Amino acid sequence: MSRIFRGAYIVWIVLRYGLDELVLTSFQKPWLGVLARVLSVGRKLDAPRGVRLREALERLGPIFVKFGQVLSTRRDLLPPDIADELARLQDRVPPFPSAVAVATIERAFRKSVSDIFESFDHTPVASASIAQVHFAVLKDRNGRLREVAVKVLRPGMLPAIESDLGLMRTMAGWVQGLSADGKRLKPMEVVAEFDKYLHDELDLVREASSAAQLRRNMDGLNLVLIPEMFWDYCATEVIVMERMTGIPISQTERLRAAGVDFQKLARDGVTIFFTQVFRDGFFHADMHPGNIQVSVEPATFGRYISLDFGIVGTLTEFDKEYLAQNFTAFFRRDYKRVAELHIESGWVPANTRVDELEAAIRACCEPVFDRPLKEISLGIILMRLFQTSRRFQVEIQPQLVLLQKTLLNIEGLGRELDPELDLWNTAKPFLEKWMLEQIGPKAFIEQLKNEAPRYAKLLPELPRLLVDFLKQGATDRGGDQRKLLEELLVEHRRTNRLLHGLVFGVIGFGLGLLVMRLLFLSPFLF
Ligand SMILES: Nc1ncnc2c1ncn2[C@@H]1O[C@H](COP(=O)(O)OP(=O)(O)OP(=O)(O)O)[C@@H](O)[C@H]1O
Repeated sequence: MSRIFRGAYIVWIVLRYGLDELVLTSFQKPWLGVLARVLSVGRKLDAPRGVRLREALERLGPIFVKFGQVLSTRRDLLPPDIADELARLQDRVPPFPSAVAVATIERAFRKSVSDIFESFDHTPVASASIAQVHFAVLKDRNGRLREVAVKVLRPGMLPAIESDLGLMRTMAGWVQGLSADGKRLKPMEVVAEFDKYLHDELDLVREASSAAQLRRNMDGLNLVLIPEMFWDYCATEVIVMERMTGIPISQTERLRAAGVDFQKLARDGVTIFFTQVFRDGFFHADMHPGNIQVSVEPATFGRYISLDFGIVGTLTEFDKEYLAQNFTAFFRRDYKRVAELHIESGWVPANTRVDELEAAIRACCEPVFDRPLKEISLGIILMRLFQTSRRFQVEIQPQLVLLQKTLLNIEGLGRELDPELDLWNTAKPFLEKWMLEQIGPKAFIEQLKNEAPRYAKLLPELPRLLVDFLKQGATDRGGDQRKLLEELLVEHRRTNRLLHGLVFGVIGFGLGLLVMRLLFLSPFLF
């Protein structure tokens, strides 16, 4: 019953804020348009459509607010005015009672809070729609006292989310079925994506694992601090992590007073991001200023502190190559190459005409170059590429959309800290280094290392396989034999390549040494 009321309330809000006109500009069934107008007499349509959408989502509650926030990143689907307005959605909500947080912690670890913590601060430091954070002092495994932050899921989220998601799916079905325009917005896909996103956010162990992975990846860089997770006290609904102390990045006056070097900070931000993207293919994708602080402790002075690992992006080798090649082709203004790359990678249908795609990309991107190189936004370039691709029926991968959103955040942050930041020149060495690693000797050695166990196992077996094959050949001349022969040939070629590689590698290495020696000796020889 409550589901029916909630559904009716949502429909009323949709009509009240004139959202039907926003999504369904062309009703396929005219009577529906008339009904919508009758039901929503007296509605106010004077505010811009983006504002109306944002206000409606705020009235529908935290899950819809989250939906709007996630949707705001889909700039490949939404017009810019709506995406900008949705990006302004804030999901600060009143905290839930600390007694509820305590009960959740005790249920998760079957221990009383006083057994786990030396002290527990009942006033939360922050409270959002999904979780709330309390500070505490933990007695760790070795009996040491550690200052920690305890993140606790808001109770009753799962049923509320399931119910609202069910209604969203129903509405998405209506939009898709009732309007020709609605289909273009792919409502069912968008809701399915949101469904996955929310369920991921509801498992805090996922978040803790992502934090641990990022912490490991960033270890040698010495530019960013990531809290340690206390695994004995990490469960789906509660995680306990090292408490970080820093100055929020938004408090620039305090940072300046503490003597933080803003230019370095801006450069470091770009370095961290590009390392995560191009070296690790694993990046923090929720880089809003609320999640970033700067350490002013003497031992780690000026390093970033990264928080909230609910959203991370992963990139495949293919994604990385796509990005690196597109960026470099773009900066050479080689739009033909950008178009070819899209066709080669199968992103656009194979029968797409290169010249047409090239012209569309040029029209989209050329205006961006009407400014000094250092002012060009990589995030906007990527967004424009996505927009162009959409016209050519390209499915934009969610991880690339996430990356584009993060890139915009990083650029915004970097330019705020240092208006002179030359993003492209800071990022270029990463792309060049990465490209070199893909084709250079290091890549060859890596490939060799990966394949070695396979050959170590296979090589001793080859003579037996050949004998088996010859024996079988005498009695059986069927299709299996050809298959076996083909497999053997493939293996043989691979082995040959490997051996050739090894031989050339050794010769190359020897020659390299010789050249180095000559170079080293040359000042003495001539
Ligand atoms: N390890 C920590 N050390 C110190 N403070 C922390 C830590 N983790 C979280 N906080 C504080 O709690 C706030 C909220 O944490 P977090 O962003 O992880 O929660 P959230 O519920 O995902 O919030 P949102 O979705 O709004 O970003 C942070 O902005 C920070 O002030």
